[in-house]
Amino acid sequence: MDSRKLIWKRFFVFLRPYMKYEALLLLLMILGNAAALASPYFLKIIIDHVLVEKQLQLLLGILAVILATYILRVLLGVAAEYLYSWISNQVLNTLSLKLFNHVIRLPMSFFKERSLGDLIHRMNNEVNNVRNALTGTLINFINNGITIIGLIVIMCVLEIRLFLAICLIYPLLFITIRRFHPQIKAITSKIRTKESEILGHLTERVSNIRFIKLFNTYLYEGGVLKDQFSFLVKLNMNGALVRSTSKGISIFLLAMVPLVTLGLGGWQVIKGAMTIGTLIAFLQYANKLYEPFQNIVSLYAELINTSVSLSRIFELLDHPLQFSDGSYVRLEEKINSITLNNVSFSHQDKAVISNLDFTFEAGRHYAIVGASGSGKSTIVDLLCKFNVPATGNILVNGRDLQSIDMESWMQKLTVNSQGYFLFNDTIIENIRYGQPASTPQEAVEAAKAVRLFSDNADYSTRTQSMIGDNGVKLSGGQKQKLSLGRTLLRKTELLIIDEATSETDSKSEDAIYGHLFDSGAFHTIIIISHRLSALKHVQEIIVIDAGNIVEHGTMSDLISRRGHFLRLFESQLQLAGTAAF
Ligand SMILES: Nc1ncnc2c1ncn2[C@@H]1O[C@H](COP(=O)(O)OP(=O)(O)OP(=O)(O)O)[C@@H](O)[C@H]1O
Repeated sequence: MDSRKLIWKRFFVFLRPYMKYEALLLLLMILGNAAALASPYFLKIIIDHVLVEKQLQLLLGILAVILATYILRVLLGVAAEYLYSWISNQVLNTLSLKLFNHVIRLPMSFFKERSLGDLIHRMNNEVNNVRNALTGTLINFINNGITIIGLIVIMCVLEIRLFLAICLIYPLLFITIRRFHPQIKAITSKIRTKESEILGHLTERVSNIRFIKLFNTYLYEGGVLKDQFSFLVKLNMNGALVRSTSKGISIFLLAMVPLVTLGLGGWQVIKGAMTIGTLIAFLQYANKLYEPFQNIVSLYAELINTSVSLSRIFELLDHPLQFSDGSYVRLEEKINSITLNNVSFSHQDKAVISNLDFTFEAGRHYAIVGASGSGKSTIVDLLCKFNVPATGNILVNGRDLQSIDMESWMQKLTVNSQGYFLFNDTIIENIRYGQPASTPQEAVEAAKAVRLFSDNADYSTRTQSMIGDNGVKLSGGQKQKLSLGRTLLRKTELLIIDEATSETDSKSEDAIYGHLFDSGAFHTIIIISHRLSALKHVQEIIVIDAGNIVEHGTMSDLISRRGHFLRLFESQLQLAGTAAF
């Protein structure tokens, strides 16, 4: 089956649950069209019988019937439009939700390879294209199709020879449409890809507006966007040329229909083989055929656009989920140990982690330290299943982490990472994110525990304030504290904190870590920090250098060893005046 047919076949799966409503809609549309198509036939009766035989009674009767068909047509049109709107909204909601629910379950590796703009374009713009097609194009296409079928039937009944003569034009029309179709589709696809690139560019630039201002790059940014737009304009112009050429040829061919009708029909009337009423009615039907065919030609081009949108949506839906495979198992028992067993990992062929061997025992507190870029966050991503080891494996109670179902694993784990997800709502709601069972009062207590405001602040009022997009109304340190407050509400077996206090003052950091380590809310804790002060809470420190574990032990062990750890924290140790130093 060609890919276009397959796309529509897949899309019709979304229409299947509404079959009986669609059947009703089709019936309403057929009746509406039948009412609309009746008038030329009445004209034939008026010309050939009423006027010739001077029947006034019949004239009044026919006028009454015509009036009734007009009213019927309006009523059927309103009912069909309402029903259609309901069906299309249901279908679109299902499609949009399915897409969103699928995308958020895709593996992290998928998001690392994709631009945000491309994803937003597919999830928003492409879905909107399908929405427009569903709420306008498709209904018009079907409606025009029904009109054409109705017209063909009536014209065959009226004068089949004349109809067969004008039929010769239609194969030419289909040849034209088919000839231009691949070109239109290819160019539409290119336009969509470029649009999503531009959207990605705009999203990136607007979200980093601060840096455009700081670096004074207004002219540069304007120039880059101008180039992107110029390219898009060129693509759009090519598309317009191909589409308008195809449409122009089709419309020219359609315009031949009344010409042929008049020529052949007029000849038949002169010969006495056809009545004037039949010719006039046929001509009216032939003229009526012109408009729906012209619409169908335009709508066909729009449906090609829609099929491109659908194929881009289905491409996302076809991406395999991380944890859809039934072979994954849920981790029901408590974590006893997590072992990195000869684990290596590369980013685009660049080795980042090499042959790591280490076991984290449950109930202990660890720190991972190392220079920037040494691979600490990559280890966190491996523990979260966001990265998959290239060689070796991670064993949880002796079972491969890759075989453990992601949702059950995430119920055991809280990760406070370098970036934070803040949304424009109150502080309380931001803290409660992911913990719907928690109470607002618990969120207020968490805000206090992380010292979000000064000690004498009115927490119950201030935690009800909105924080703005991405927490724009908070300071850097407050954002970190809010994120830590959210962490506090989760009580999981394992807590990983990756550079969570870099923008927090040392007094608050001490209080927060004290709370996290002493509250007993988390059984096992792994922290990543460049601050010496944070390390005093842990029992074992692992030193990473260029993706290898080069040392591990207690802080005093590592200081006395005078190796990597000492070099890494030399200046901080001097400042702290550590006795062992
Ligand atoms: N998505 C990515 N694609 C390509 N390379 C990456 C990616 N993420 C990280 N890296 C590379 O992997 C290496 C390790 O990065 P990682 O973030 O784990 O370091 P880190 O020790 O956590 O650093 P920091 O202390 O600065 O946060 C770095 O060289 C980095 O450039």
